[in-house]
Amino acid sequence: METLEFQAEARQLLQLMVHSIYSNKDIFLRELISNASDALDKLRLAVLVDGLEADTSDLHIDIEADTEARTLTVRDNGIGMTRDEVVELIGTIAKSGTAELLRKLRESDAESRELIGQFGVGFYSTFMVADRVTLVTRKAGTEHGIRWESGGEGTYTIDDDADAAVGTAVTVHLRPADEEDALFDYVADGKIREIVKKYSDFISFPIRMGDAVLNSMKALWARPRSEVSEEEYKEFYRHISHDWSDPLEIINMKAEGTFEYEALLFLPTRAPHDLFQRDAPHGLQLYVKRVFIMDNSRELMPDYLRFVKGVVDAADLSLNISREILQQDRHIQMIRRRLVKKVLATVTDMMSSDAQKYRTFWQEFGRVVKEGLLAADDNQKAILDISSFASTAAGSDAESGEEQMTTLAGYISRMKEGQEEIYYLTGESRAQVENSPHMEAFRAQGYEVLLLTDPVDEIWVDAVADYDGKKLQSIARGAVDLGEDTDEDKPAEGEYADLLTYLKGALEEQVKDVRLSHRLTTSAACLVSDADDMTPALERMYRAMGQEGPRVKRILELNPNHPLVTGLRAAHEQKADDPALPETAELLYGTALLAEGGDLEDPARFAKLLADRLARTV
Ligand SMILES: Nc1ncnc2c1ncn2[C@@H]1O[C@H](COP(=O)(O)OP(=O)(O)OP(=O)(O)O)[C@@H](O)[C@H]1O
Repeated sequence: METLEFQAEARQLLQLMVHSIYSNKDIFLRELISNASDALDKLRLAVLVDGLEADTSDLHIDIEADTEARTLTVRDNGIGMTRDEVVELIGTIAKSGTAELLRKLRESDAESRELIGQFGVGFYSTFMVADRVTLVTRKAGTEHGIRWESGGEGTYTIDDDADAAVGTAVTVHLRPADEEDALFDYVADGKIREIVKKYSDFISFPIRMGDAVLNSMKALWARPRSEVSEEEYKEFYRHISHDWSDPLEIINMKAEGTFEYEALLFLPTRAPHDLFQRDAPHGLQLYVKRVFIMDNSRELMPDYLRFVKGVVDAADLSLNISREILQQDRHIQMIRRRLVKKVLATVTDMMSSDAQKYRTFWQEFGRVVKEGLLAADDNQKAILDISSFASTAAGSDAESGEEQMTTLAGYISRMKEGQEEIYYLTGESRAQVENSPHMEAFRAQGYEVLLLTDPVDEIWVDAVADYDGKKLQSIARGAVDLGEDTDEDKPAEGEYADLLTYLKGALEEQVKDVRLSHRLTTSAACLVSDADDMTPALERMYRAMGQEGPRVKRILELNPNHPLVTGLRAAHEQKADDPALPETAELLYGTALLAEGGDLEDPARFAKLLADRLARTV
């Protein structure tokens, strides 16, 4: 027998269990049954796909209660675990993001339950009700069993067990019942039945106690919606998603005829913590005629809907279909198209039927959904329809402080007379974008501007040509002509020609052009990108991803009504070779860069030039 230590994070999670931060302790049984059910699915699959030799004719879960010894055993004849797997799967928490969650958990008590709901606690939840847990397991296809035991403190023991049957048996040694602490008598027949019925009724294998089968085993997705209670849907959602909060929306689908399938989809209420992790699993499980085939089915949903959870049960696929074949299967592609349409349509309905719900959805998943705009397929319009954005016209809600958002349709309905384009500005934060000099003329003349601050916004705006015939136009790119100030400005162009030529030469390294601006009212200068050039934010993103590209030069625009610019022109006229001029040009450029939140190439030099100038004025 060997005594081993739990990994540090596992120890912390166990601590939380032992000191019971959950009020609902009943769920430990659900977790054990859920694991057993997964193990049965895995065995069936190993036989089907990998040709493992094992008997799958009587897959089941047994619950045994010993009232005298006060133990409860959940036994399955599923895949089982090897010694290494027990150490790896039970002794450690491999899930990404767990360390981070645990840290947050320690920091905030109030939010604890919310937070911990983001990752299932699984097997460890047994320590809410037990002072000792024994796990005896034997992997299908191996000769020897393993016996694992722990009191939930820092260590566990592990030993060989020659008698173990294929599968896994988990025995919890119950602590004394304490109903005040919601620690019920879990060896009582009635309590066990109640929990199974409530949480695990839909499990597709028989859950037996003695001769009785406790669950109905009815596939939830195959039942008409009117016959399934909200509670049942919620439990099923928890089973497949490991998310403890309720789903935001439940979607049923059924298709008959040439391609038969049933689907039960869920939109979660909250984004999982690994939403943006590269290899985070997708949320759909594939079944074929009620038999679990695989989870994480990326073929059934595009990446931008990877957060959708649920089950798709297809009738016309082979049971031992592989992922490779799935990718090319016509049925799957057709099903996927329908699922996407349905999800988008559901969100569209939500916008009119329950605005608050839609807001929650968009706040949690908008950033992901917008990734769908990058592929210019026929869903682009539908995605734009359900997208909403911060805007200069929509401030924050005075009461809730919640940021108001607008749809593109809403924006268009408010467009000014003669306005042809949808104006937007991208950047890293709302404050930065709102206060950017580019905004000045637009604000002064009452044009609404969309404030796009998600990283993905930098990219999709280039993939979307227009919405409803209205082009999307960045106010920091290309020339701007708001059409109202051109006449007065015309004479200025000539007066400034010399200065502009001079500055173009002096700032040759930094910018590709210098011109007068139509967008500034108060700032002296700003930088804009050429219509087809990459924006600096996008450049930064590529650099962050390790792709070093050439630096794209931008255009410096000057405000001809600003005293700094008029002064500079006068100085240049008087003494074109004044050595202070190039420095002023550099300062002007640097200030424009800072004002939009950009990074100076040589901040120390900028600071020195500025300090020298200031020194002369004090
Ligand atoms: N009865 C079982 N048979 C075979 N393997 C099991 C069994 N119970 C647990 N395991 C293995 O141990 C792993 C960890 O289980 P645990 O319940 O802690 O987490 P989980 O089921 O992966 O996810 P969650 O924490 O969300 O429930 C499982 O993923 C599974 O590989």
